[in-house]
Amino acid sequence: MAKLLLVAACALIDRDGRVLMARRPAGKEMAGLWEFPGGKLGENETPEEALVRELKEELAIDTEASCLAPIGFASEALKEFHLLMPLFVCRKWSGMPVPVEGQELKWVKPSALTSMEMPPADRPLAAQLRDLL
Ligand SMILES: Nc1nc2c([nH]c(=O)n2[C@@H]2O[C@H](COP(=O)(O)OP(=O)(O)OP(=O)(O)O)[C@@H](O)[C@H]2O)c(=O)[nH]1
Repeated sequence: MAKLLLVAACALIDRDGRVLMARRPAGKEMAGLWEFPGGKLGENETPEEALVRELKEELAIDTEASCLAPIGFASEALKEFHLLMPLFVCRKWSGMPVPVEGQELKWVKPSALTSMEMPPADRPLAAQLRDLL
């Protein structure tokens, strides 16, 4: 079996119930597709620790593990790895998300989530999120 790639992803939900999506920048694999903020787990990191770090690095916001609620996961064959990606929901953070890495950001109504261009792993998660919110 291909090696597992562990990635933690987060649906930030604002007061109006919209979800923050980020567009993968040019030059990265799957550039241009809309995804949930997050990233690969570092060595000895839990998914929650990785997300707290990634949200700070990518969006300059602060949150903590107790504000992250797991709602589902993706399991998807990629080119070289098999992706295993837990998705967390977060409604509580401090600061205003800004695109630190130059990525495009968009607050999206749950009903509009499934019509965005996303990596294949995200499609079932987007539908799940739309039904949940
Ligand atoms: N962050 C994130 N990654 C996703 C999603 N869906 C999905 O297939 N992936 C894949 O998961 C992997 C995560 O890579 P990443 O590039 O975001 O991770 P990173 O920032 O830690 O690493 P990097 O600095 O090496 O690019 C990529 O292969 C990416 O395409 C998603 O919704 N969010």
